[in-house]
Amino acid sequence: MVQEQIERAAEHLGIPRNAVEIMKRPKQALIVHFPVRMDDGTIRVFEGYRVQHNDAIGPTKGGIRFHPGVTLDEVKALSMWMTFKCGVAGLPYGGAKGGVAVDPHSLSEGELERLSRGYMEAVAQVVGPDKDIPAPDVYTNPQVMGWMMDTFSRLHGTFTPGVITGKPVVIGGSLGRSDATGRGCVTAIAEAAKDIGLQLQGASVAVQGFGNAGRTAAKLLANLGCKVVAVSDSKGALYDPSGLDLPRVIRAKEAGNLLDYGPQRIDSSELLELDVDILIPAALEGVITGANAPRIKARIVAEAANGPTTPEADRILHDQGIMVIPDILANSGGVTVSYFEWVQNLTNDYWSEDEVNQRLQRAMVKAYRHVRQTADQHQVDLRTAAFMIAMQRVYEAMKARGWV
Ligand SMILES: NC(=O)C1=CN([C@@H]2O[C@H](COP(=O)(O)OP(=O)(O)OC[C@H]3O[C@@H](n4cnc5c(N)ncnc54)[C@H](OP(=O)(O)O)[C@@H]3O)[C@@H](O)[C@H]2O)C=CC1
Ligand SMILES: O=C(O)CCC(=O)C(=O)O
Repeated sequence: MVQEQIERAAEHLGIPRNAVEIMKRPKQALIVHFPVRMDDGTIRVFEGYRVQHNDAIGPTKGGIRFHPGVTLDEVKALSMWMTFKCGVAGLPYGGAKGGVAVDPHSLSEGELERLSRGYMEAVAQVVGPDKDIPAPDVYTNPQVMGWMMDTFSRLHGTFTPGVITGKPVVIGGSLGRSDATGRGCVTAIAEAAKDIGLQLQGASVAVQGFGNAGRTAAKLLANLGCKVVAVSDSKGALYDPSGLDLPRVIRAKEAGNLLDYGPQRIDSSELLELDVDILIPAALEGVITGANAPRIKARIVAEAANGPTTPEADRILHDQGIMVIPDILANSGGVTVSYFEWVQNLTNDYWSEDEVNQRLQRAMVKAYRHVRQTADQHQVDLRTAAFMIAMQRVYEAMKARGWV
């Protein structure tokens, strides 16, 4: 998918072929196997990855995923999207990603801690505040980041908060980081809504995935007057055309089961095809495909998740006049505030939540406007425009460094 997206943008850019070829592959991929002692005394050996795609612009950056479906190929693609996300957001970073194939929900707290520390120890040689800076992604959280920061700091004998972002605030995390992905996505949606003349007041919203990104986006859109009619998680989906009672949905989720909200359930696959104004895929890759894209009715698809739409689906949605805010723009609020966190760590100067949110808002509006303007100028969709901006920047950095 990401290689096809690169090729599509390259058609509109005057950059040399060798530069495109460099961008189509990650620079390096580390595969690690590390032992973790389980609570019953046995040792399990886990396979983990850290892939660094391109570091022309600066140190690489990107989250760590703990999910049973993680593969090396998935992490490679995610590392590539990170490079272009940082490029379109104008951050001084390249892209990376990490992952472990594990179901963290099957582990005890102690096992999760030993897994997190074991992974960090195994990849410590390739990460660092000036080298590669991890962060949270699917099924990892501030506590996991805290353990990893501690392991790295112990290995180096120096308190090193800048090695990882998304940490608990008390050890150098940034205020506003937890909400940043969803908040940035909502800012992008608000800009897109203005462009197509959609009133957010009363607009209907469906959100696939009710974790960090999806839940925050749902909450903030509800605050702006939207009607959140459907949400889902890995266990199922809720739908009420007159609007879900979001605080009650959140309470059900926090108590252990989203579906305990009530009888308003639908099949998970139906959520994407509901007649809503705004659809937010906020779970995993490849969920909007050639098969279901013709049935998608939303006016705006805002990709809080990475890679939810296949290139074939992209073409179909474009032909249907559906506006897709691409992942590398729509979810760039997370890495933008991660950058703010890293700056705060390196300078030891900590900002208020208001300051973080204001800077995020400005960054998102600027990135969105730049992408929109590029799309209009070249008559391309927003994804192609976002890739064009990012690839141009990466190319210029590679050229300035004498790589191409
Ligand atoms: N966290 C961040 O800062 C960023 C995240 N992203 C992207 O956003 C997406 C979500 O990440 P994030 O919110 O952090 O992850 P979380 O782990 O916080 O949440 C993931 C959510 O997705 C749900 N989910 C998993 N599988 C399915 C499925 N098949 N159908 C419906 N829902 C499902 C999970 O359900 P359950 O609760 O039942 O497990 C959970 O609610 C990913 O693509 C990630 O890469 C992008 C940029 C930054
Ligand atoms: O916050 C970060 O550094 C990266 C988050 C991430 O993994 C992503 O944007 O997909």
